[in-house]
Amino acid sequence: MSEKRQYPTVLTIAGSDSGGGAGLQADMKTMQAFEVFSTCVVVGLTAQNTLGVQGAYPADESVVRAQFESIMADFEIRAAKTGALFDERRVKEVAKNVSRYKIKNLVVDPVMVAKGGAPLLDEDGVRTMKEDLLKRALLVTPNIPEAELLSGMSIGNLEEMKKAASKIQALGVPNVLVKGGHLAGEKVYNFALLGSETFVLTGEKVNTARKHGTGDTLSAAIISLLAKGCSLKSAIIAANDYMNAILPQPLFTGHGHGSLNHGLWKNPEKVRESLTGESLSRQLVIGLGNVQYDEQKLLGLVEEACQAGMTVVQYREKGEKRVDFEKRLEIARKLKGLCAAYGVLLFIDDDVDLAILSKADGVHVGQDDTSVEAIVERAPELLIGLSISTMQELEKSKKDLAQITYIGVGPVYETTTKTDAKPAIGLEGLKAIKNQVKVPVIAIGGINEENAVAVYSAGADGLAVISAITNSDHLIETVKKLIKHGEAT
Ligand SMILES: Nc1ncnc2c1ncn2[C@@H]1O[C@H](COP(=O)(O)OP(=O)(O)OP(=O)(O)O)[C@@H](O)[C@H]1O
Ligand SMILES: Cc1ncc(CO)c(N)n1
Ligand SMILES: [Mg+2]
Repeated sequence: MSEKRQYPTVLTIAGSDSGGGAGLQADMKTMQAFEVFSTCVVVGLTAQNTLGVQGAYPADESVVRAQFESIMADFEIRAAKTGALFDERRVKEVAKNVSRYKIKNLVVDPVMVAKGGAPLLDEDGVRTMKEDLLKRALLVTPNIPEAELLSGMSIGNLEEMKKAASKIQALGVPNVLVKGGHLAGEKVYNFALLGSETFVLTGEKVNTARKHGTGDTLSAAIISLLAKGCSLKSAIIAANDYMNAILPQPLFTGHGHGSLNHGLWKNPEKVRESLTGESLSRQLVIGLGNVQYDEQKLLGLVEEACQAGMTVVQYREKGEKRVDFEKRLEIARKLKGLCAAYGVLLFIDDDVDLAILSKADGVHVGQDDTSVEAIVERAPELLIGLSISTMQELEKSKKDLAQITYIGVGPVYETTTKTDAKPAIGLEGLKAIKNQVKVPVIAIGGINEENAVAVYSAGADGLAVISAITNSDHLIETVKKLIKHGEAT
C-alpha cells in the first residue's frame, strides 16, 4: 500500500434506507458534514421512506465479507460503526470481520427497531450481539428500548438509565452511551458511562415528528470525531452539540418522520482556495488574558473589530490564569458564531482539539507547538498559520510551507503583550524573510496605526495586532487607518 498520508477515513457497517434519512445514508451525510471520508459495508437493504419500512432484504454473508475485503485491502479505517444488522448470521459475519481486520474505534449502534416500529434485528441477532459483538466494541449507543433489551431491565428515568448502563458494560463493552430520546419530559438526557467515569448530556426536547435517523447520525458523528483524533469524551460531547444544532431545523421532505439537515453545520466560507490576500490581511489576536478576564468585554470588542473591518480573529489564551478547556471551548464557539456572521476567519492559537471542536477555520502554531504534519494528519480541513522569527526557523519550516495558509513573522518591534517573545527582528528582518517566500507574510509584534505604513512598505501582506485594538479608544478609526495603510502600499 502507498506510504502517502491518508485523509481521515471511516466505515459504516449498516443497512441502506432507500428514503435517505436513516441508515447508511444518514451516516455518510453526517460524515461528509464532519469532513471525513466515508466508506460502507451494506449489510442489507430496506425499502423505506419517511412513513415506515415496507421491506427488509439482508445481504448474503458472502456479499458482506466481500465488501470488508475490498475496503480493508485499500483504506486505512480510523473508526467504524455498525447500524442495522438484521439477524444472527449477519451479526456473526460482522463480528468475524471486525476481528479479522482488527477494526479499532468500533461504535456499535445496536439498531433494533425503526422509528415506525419495523424490526431491524431479530431476537437471535440481539443475543449474538450481546455475546459476540459488544466485546469487540469501544462504545455501544443504545436508545431506551434497546438498552432495556440489552440490560434486561425496564427503564423509565435517568436513575434507571444509569443502572442499565452498568449492566450493559458488564457484557464486556468498556463504554456505554444510553440515549434518552424516548423518555417523556421537557429535556432529553443521554447518559455516558466511560470506564468508571460518568456524565449526563442534555438537550432541549424538540417537538417534532421529523427526527428520523437521529441515533444513526449521533453515532456517525462520534466516529467522525474519533477519526480526527478526538478523545471519546470530546467526541461524544461534540456529537451531542451537533445533534442539538441540527435537530431544531429538519428538512421538510416526505410525509412522515422527516429528515435531519445534516449539512447545516458546515462552514462554506472555509475554502482554502477562495481566500484572497485581503481576507488574511488584518488579524486581531485576543483572549480573556488581554481584557482582564472580562468575557463580555472580549465578545464586545471582537464584534466591534469585525464590524470595523478586521478580517481574522485569532483566539489565544496564555498565561497562568488561563481558563480551563471547557471554558475555552465555550468562548471559541461564541467567537466562531460572531466571526461567521461577519465573514471573518477564526483561528485558534496552538490547540488543535479546540480548533476542531469549535469548528474554527484554522489553527495558528508556533515553532514548538503541534507540528504542521500532525495537524494535516488530524484535521486536513483546518487552515494553518505558522510563526517564524528567524531565517533558521524559516529554513526548518520550508518543507511545511506548501501546507500553510500564512506565516506570522515577528516580533517586528518590541512588544509587551507576549512575555516569552523572541528579540525584535525589525523591518529588515521582516523584509529578508518576505523575500524568501511565496506564502502571505503577516507581520506581528508591536504594530500599531502609526507604524503600520512602514510595515507594509517592508513587504508585509498583512498584520496582526493585539494592544493596538484592545487599548484603542477609537477602534473604528484605528481599523480604518490599518486598512488605509494597507491600500496605500
Ligand atoms: N425529541 C428530541 N429532541 C431533541 N433531541 C432529541 C430528541 N429525540 C432524540 N434526540 C437526540 O437524538 C439523539 C439520538 O437519540 P434517540 O434516543 O432518538 O436515538 P434512536 O432512538 O437510536 O434514534 P433512531 O431511532 O433515529 O435511530 C440523541 O442525541 C438525543 O439527545
Ligand atoms: C436501514 C436503517 N438503519 C437504521 C435505522 C434506524 O434509524 C433505519 N430506520 N433504517
Ligand atoms: Mg437508533
